[in-house]
Amino acid sequence: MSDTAAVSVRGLTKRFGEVTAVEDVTFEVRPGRIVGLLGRNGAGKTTSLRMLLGLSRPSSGTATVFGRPYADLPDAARRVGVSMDGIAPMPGTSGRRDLRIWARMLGLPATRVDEVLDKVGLTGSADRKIKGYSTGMRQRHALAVALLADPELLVLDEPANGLDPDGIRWLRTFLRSLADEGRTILLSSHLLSEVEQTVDDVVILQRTLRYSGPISELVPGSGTSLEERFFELVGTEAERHVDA
Ligand SMILES: Nc1ncnc2c1ncn2[C@@H]1O[C@H](COP(=O)(O)OP(=O)(O)OP(=O)(O)O)[C@@H](O)[C@H]1O
Repeated sequence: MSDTAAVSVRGLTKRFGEVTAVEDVTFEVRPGRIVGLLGRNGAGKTTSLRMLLGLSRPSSGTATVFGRPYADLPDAARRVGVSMDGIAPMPGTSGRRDLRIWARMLGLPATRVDEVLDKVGLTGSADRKIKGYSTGMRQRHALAVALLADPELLVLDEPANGLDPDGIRWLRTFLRSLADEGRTILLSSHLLSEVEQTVDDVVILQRTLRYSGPISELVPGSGTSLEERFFELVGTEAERHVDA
């Protein structure tokens, strides 16, 4: 494997008591790519991302960012932008104020807040309270937080969740523009059709790794869809119960 991977996951395993959430998973994320981490509910996506970000300790295996465990990566909070449940804004805060708090914590000038608000299209709503935001606005706000420090790598847990068709289309174009600027994006999703048009590479999980590579090799041209290939790799719901 190359030394230049933005993310490298090797033999990653996580057990919660009797439950093995992630088992012996190995994949790499190459710089400048948009990579979709795909799997059905409970497949181990969030658990994998949490281990990658040092929020959960692997039972075995390693997950590194730019060659180091996240906890040992210098300037990690600036180099890696994260959008994930649990990084919630303070209740009752306006979008702008929440971003200013993050900017201060990251040692960034307040002017950066206006730049990211503009980038995600929330300038006009920035002084409203976040609790009044729609789901789509919350997703944009979470992206704004992730982008504040102008990170090289974005790790986004389910960024398309709850978005309407306009929001999905916006997100797709937005993520592509970020990748065109040279950023690497690792996003998790169970929304296959949304992801199909967005990502360069896919990593398919169902506790174990089922596929890792370019989407063009998994779904080569017409005749097959990502959904069909996905179910071939992870099994249908009925097969899963037989397996269990
Ligand atoms: N803290 C925990 N304690 C016990 N079990 C856990 C814990 N966190 C996750 N699990 C279990 O690990 C498995 C993987 O969960 P995980 O949240 O990683 O899946 P996911 O792919 O992100 O699913 P979703 O799409 O629903 O978010 C599930 O069986 C879940 O119940």
